[in-house]
Amino acid sequence: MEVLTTKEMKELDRYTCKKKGISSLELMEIAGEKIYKCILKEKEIDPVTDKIVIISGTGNNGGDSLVVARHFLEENYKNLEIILVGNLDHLTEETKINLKKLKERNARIYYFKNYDFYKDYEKLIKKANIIIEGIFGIGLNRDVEGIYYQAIDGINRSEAYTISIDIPSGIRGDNGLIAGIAVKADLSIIIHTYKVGNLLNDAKDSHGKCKIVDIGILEDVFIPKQFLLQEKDIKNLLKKRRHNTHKYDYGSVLTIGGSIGMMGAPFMSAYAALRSGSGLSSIAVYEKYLDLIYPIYPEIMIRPYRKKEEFLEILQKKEAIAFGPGLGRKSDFPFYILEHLLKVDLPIVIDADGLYYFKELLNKVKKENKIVITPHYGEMAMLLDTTSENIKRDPVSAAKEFSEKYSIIVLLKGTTTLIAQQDKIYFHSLGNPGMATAGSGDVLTGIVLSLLGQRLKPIDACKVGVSIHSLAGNLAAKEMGQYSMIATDIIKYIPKTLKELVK
Ligand SMILES: NC(=O)C1=CN([C@@H]2O[C@H](COP(=O)(O)OP(=O)(O)OC[C@H]3O[C@@H](n4cnc5c(N)ncnc54)[C@H](O)[C@@H]3O)[C@@H](O)[C@H]2O)[C@@H](O)CC1
Ligand SMILES: [K+]
Repeated sequence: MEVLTTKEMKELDRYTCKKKGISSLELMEIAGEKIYKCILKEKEIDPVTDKIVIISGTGNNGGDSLVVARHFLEENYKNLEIILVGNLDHLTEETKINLKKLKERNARIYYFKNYDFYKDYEKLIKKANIIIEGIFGIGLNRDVEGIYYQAIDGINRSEAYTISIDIPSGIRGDNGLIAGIAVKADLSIIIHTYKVGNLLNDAKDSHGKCKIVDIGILEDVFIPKQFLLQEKDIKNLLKKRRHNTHKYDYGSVLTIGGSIGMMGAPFMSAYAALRSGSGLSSIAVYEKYLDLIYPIYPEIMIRPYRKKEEFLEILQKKEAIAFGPGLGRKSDFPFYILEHLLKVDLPIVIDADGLYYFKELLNKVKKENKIVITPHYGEMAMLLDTTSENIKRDPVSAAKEFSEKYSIIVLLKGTTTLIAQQDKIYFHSLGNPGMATAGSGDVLTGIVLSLLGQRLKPIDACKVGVSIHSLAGNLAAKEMGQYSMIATDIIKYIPKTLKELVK
């Protein structure tokens, strides 16, 4: 499924109208009807006892909600009030026409033009048990203030079941950030497909359940570049095992990491790799730190090194490398290791402190798409010499531009994780907040490492890797709860996840 920018959505609206020979008013009519039907499918609403308030803005999102209002009216829903928020001079043509149609049907319409109306607004909202809001859609382009703020605040104070049209008002369509305040919806009815802002940052906490409605948007000349990953996209990438195989067929992988106080990280990576199917999994650790290792998992080989020759010896027969878990930043030796790794033809996933070393060696990066980096927003900011706030504002461009510039794959971890391979972006949105726990990233690194070692294409290793990680995380959350689950619990559920995926 593709994910659109707000600009692309608007262009597709225009293109569809032109190609089908319909006006944008007619498109709005279709949208309104589809949204109305979707609402009734998702929520039982009684025409006599339920009290509906529809809150509209002056843009086309408001227009959509006014069409919805007309359908309710025509189907004899008795308790229906409409509140129009904003300056009537700003009504779009389509919205103006739909307002007129409602007036002709004697709808009960109220106007929230200034603060004086707030008391009445509160009263109207208090009575409602269903709110449908179309204050702002993907046209929101600045912070929400004044009466708009009050309108949204009122909705959030109410206990009514709240339905947002296209996107909860106050969520930015281009990055999912709250513009001062945003509606907390129970149900969001998204038109055509996900826009970027439906997926990133604060979006998930505001949308409630998401439903998509098809309004017949044409995409025949559109080449999508952004996709939402779904389970079906990764299912066929993992093959059933053949009988006539041995452990080296599933890859011997190596995690390079560990330092004082951070020995657990490489273990989690190496163990997650084994649980994800690697034939052999080793940890290379600087000899100085060898005493710190307590070999928790007997299946994992621990290979100490002191100098470059010893390290090169460890590299023999390895299929893929993870560089960084628990590595620390105190020594210069990792520079030499990474410099070498960037020259050899092995896929590599770089995470955590490994990214610090990687930044210094960016000018040496030549391996076309064989390097995967897995930063969170803070690490992405470090790589780009900017702030996490800036990354939040436009994570898609950050990942895309970095990937394009260095021909590497950027797996940018967040509430929705982005995987960028040059100008193609995959959104992955399946995990849960319980996965925000120490070591969770090391587990992801280990899973991706394992898949690289099993010779999946690096981009596929990322797609499958984030999916295994979140599905296992979801099982862990189900069993232990989001508060209590820890990173090793995610590893514990990798087997069950893989059993489901490889059937
Ligand atoms: N052809 C159509 O009529 C279609 C319309 N659609 C709907 O149209 C929406 C987009 O419509 P618009 O582009 O009119 O935009 P919106 O309805 O999202 O509203 C934007 C309006 O509010 C103003 N505004 C933006 N931020 C503000 C702020 N913080 N405070 C006060 N005012 C602010 C803008 O200047 C503009 O007038 C979509 O989300 C969707 O719901 C879709 O249904 C597709 C078809
Ligand atoms: K809305």
